[in-house]
Parts: sequence; C-alpha cells; structure tokens
Amino acid sequence: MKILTAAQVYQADKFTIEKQQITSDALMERAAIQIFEWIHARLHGAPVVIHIFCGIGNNGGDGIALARHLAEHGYNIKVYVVNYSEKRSKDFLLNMERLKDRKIWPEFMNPETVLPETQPNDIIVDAIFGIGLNRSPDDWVAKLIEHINNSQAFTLSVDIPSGLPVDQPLWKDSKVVFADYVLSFQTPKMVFFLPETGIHLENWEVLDIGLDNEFMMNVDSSFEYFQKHDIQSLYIPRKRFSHKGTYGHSVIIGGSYGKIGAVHLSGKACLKVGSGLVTLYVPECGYTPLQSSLPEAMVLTDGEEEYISKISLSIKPSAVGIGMGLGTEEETIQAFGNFLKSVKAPLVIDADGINILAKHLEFLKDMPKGTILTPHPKELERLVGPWANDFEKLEKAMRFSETYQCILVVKGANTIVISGEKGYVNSTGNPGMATAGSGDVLTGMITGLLAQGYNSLNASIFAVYLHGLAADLEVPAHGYESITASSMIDAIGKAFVELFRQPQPPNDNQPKG
Ligand SMILES: NC(=O)C1=CN([C@@H]2O[C@H](COP(=O)(O)OP(=O)(O)OC[C@H]3O[C@@H](n4cnc5c(N)ncnc54)[C@H](OP(=O)(O)O)[C@@H]3O)[C@@H](O)[C@H]2O)[C@@H](O)CC1
Ligand SMILES: [K+]
Repeated sequence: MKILTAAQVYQADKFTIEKQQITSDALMERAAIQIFEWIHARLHGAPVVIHIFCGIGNNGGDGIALARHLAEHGYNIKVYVVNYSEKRSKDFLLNMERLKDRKIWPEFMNPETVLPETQPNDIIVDAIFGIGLNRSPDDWVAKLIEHINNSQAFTLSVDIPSGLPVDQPLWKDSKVVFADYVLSFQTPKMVFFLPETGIHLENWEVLDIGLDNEFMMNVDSSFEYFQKHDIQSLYIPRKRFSHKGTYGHSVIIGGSYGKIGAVHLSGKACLKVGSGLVTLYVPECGYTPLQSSLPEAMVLTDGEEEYISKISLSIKPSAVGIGMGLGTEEETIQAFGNFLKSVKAPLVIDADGINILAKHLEFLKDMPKGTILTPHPKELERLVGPWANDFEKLEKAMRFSETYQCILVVKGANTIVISGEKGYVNSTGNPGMATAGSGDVLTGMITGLLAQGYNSLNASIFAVYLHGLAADLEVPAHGYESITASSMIDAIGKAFVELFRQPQPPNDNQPKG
C-alpha cells in the first residue's frame, strides 16, 4: 500500500473530483459515512456520550458530517467547534448548515471557553486538524489537546491525530492528541511508523473513500507499506523435481569466544527459510558446540581459537551472512576487509560487520553492489552519523544506500527497508522482538532467501515480514516477554503456513447431522 504525502493526498482528491465528476462535498460525505459505519458497527446504538471536537477546515467538516449521521441514528452526541481560525472551509460550512437544519447547535470554543468534562466511558472523536496542519497549534488549542489526553475516554482520531504533521517532524514542544485509534483516509501517514511520532497513536486503520484507482496506481510514493499479499507475490515456489542444490549453499561467518550462539541462531534461521545447505565459518572454539547443536549445518573453522583471523572458503557460496558475534579484533577487521574484496556471492552484513564498516569507511568501496546491511538504530548512527529527527534519519539512510548501492534494513518497531530513494515499511512484528539474538535470526533468514535466488530487495522485504510474522505467531503462547530468538526460529514454519493460509469460509453450508 502506498504511503502518500499530504501534497499527494490533495492531488488525489483533486484528480478524483475531476475524473468522477463529483463535488468535494460528496467526497467528504463518503469519508463521514465510512467513519459512521465503523462506529455504528461497534456501538450498535449504545447510549454512550460521544464528544465530537471539530476544527473549521475539512477535517472539522468530516466531524460535523459524522455528527449528523450519528444524530440521525439516535446517538447521544455533543459537538464542539474549535474555532482556531476565521478561514472556514466551504464544505465545513455546508455541513454546519445541514447540522443546524436538524436543530443541532454545536458549542463554539474559543480561548475563553471552559473545557468540557468527559467521563471514562465516553468516546471522543478528534476532528480538529487533519492533513492541513502546517504549524504548531495555538496555546489554547494545545491546552484543549492536553485536556483530551488527560481524559480517560477512548479517543478516535479522524484521518490523523490532531497536531501531527503528515510528512515532517513535529514542531518543538507542539502538542498532539493521543489517539487510541485512527481512521485514516485511503493511505496510512508516514508519521504513524516513526518512533518520534508513532507514539501518539495506538492503532490505525485505512478507510477506502474511493480516491481514483488510476491516480493511486501511478503516483510515485517514496514509501510503501508491505502486507501479506505483497509478500505472497514475491514468493518463489519450490519445484517438485528439485534437490538441496537447487536451494543454494549459504555461508554464515561470525562468532567469537562467548558469542558462538549468534552463529547458531543465524545458521538455524537460514535453514528454516529453506536454504539447501548451510556452512558456518567460526573460530575453532565454535566447532564442537555447533556440530552438536546444529547437525544440519556444516562447520568450517578459522586457525584461531577465539576469533576469526582470516576468511578463506573452500566452497563457492550462493550467499553469505557475516558479522554476528564477530568481535572487532584487529586481525578480524583485516580479515573482514580482505573478504569484502574477494567475495562474489550476494552478501548480508550485520552487527560487528557494520561496526567495522563504520570505523573503516575505506572498506565501503569494496562492498559488492546490492549488499544488505541490517543496522539497529545505534549501528545506523555509527554508519551514517547522527540525525536531528526521524525524517532526517531516513534521508541519510537513503543517501547512504544510493551512494554505496546497498540495501539498508533500518530496524525498529516498523522496520523499514531502504533501497535508494524508496523505503518499504514492514507491517508485522511486536515489542517481544526486542530480545537478544533477534537480529541474528533476521540475518540468517535474509541469507537463506538470497541463497535461493531472491534478489537483495525481495530477500530483505520477505525476511523482515516473515521474521515479524513468526514473532507475532508466538505471542498467544509466550506473551511479549518470553519470546526469544529461538522461539522465533521455531515459528518460521508456522509463518510460512500463515502466509498462504486462505481465510476460512463461513460454516453455514456444512452438511448437518
Ligand atoms: N482526499 C482526502 O483524503 C479527503 C480528506 N478529507 C479531510 O480533509 C482534511 C484536510 O482538510 P483541510 O485541508 O481543510 O485541512 P485541516 O487539517 O482541516 O486544517 C484546516 C486549516 O487549518 C489551518 N491551519 C493549519 N495549521 C494550523 C494551526 N496550527 N492553527 C490554526 N490553523 C491552522 C490551515 O489553513 P491556513 O490557516 O494555513 O490557511 C488548514 O487549511 C483531511 O485530513 C480529511 O480529514 C475529507 O473531507 C474528504 C477527502
Ligand atoms: K484529526
């Protein structure tokens, strides 16, 4: 699903109105009806008090139109107009007239208004600002936002939590409505996925208001949100007449004394995504533990006991994953640098591999095109330098990716795969994944997919999605806290099955008896 900027949403709006020959008010009506239906399907007419806070632009217009539909269905509503400007939009005014025709009179709020009381069981609809917000709200509106946030009522934001800009960082000390749920029109907004701004909402959902398909297909968005059907289309099916050689030979290079487990996790995850063969290249001390704990893998060892001192492979790998538990001994650094010069197979670099690169930028020129780097935030910072905000972080990552023609898997609550000027935002995963070894598992998975012939971008996207899905499938049994890297590996199989599970048909036509 494309993630559009505010400017692109306005273009889509204009294009749709012209092509479908409808009025802008008709589009607002679609939006309001979609929100009404969402609420009605859950409340079934329950007599809860619904406080609707409306601005004076089109976001406010959506709120006013929603108020009319709720009133027509007998809901107990209180409507407020947050009068932050004299410049009311045409469709806001039109909907105000329709509301007044039904003898519903909103309360007009200005800086002097006493803020309304709400009860914990009430519902707040936040339609104060939408995608038109272009500066920090005035002080009195900020106080209202804080008042909403201090109430215990469930808060539903229309399109975007009021106070959040769509595609830029938040202004300093600016206030934002905390939304329990956001119903966002046609496209999720990029701020939902970034740590500094995503904290202002709990859940979101996209409502389709019928913006023109042709526009949506052709618009060139910098970011996409990838979901199940996108991943299904990347899948390379296994063939009947195949053998283990068909699915590649992965090599995992890493480990040092006390950190051999990282290689075990990567190697096992690599096997679990279907790599035909897996060889682990480790210091001598890793030989016995790995041979006994992971019998499916082959093990090659370095001459050194406790760290890797040179990397010479007697085999021709289909893909290589390097860096987990590697350490940063001087000899290891040299071995890593030399390896970059000689490696011909598709490559994933993680953990200490990234740390070495960050300290030895001269190695970057030897990195093969299409190499995948999988930094967590601290590793990314070492690589691209500090950033002032999340948007600058992504810009820097994009520039890095373009300069070195590599893929960056920027790990976070929503991991974002960066390839040149494009970013792909993952839809799976949960806070239980913030656990030791989680990254080693991902690196192994990406390597295993590369070995099977997935290209760098597809392998990254597919693995990131499947990794998150595996962790999500573990939640019912483990909660967040006791998910471990090993339990994620165990769930990779379930994640593959889930990826292709068809929705269950309703049971009505089952034979009785
Ligand atoms: N295609 C779609 O998706 C559809 C979208 N629809 C809905 O329209 C919404 C966008 O509406 P909108 O353009 O009227 O902007 P909105 O956010 O209501 O703001 C109003 C005005 O406030 C102003 N302003 C800005 N910052 C300010 C501040 N800090 N303090 C004070 N004033 C401030 C600024 O005007 P300015 O003062 O800068 O001239 C701005 O124009 C969208 O989110 C969705 O809910 C649907 O109806 C149908 C289809
Ligand atoms: K809003």
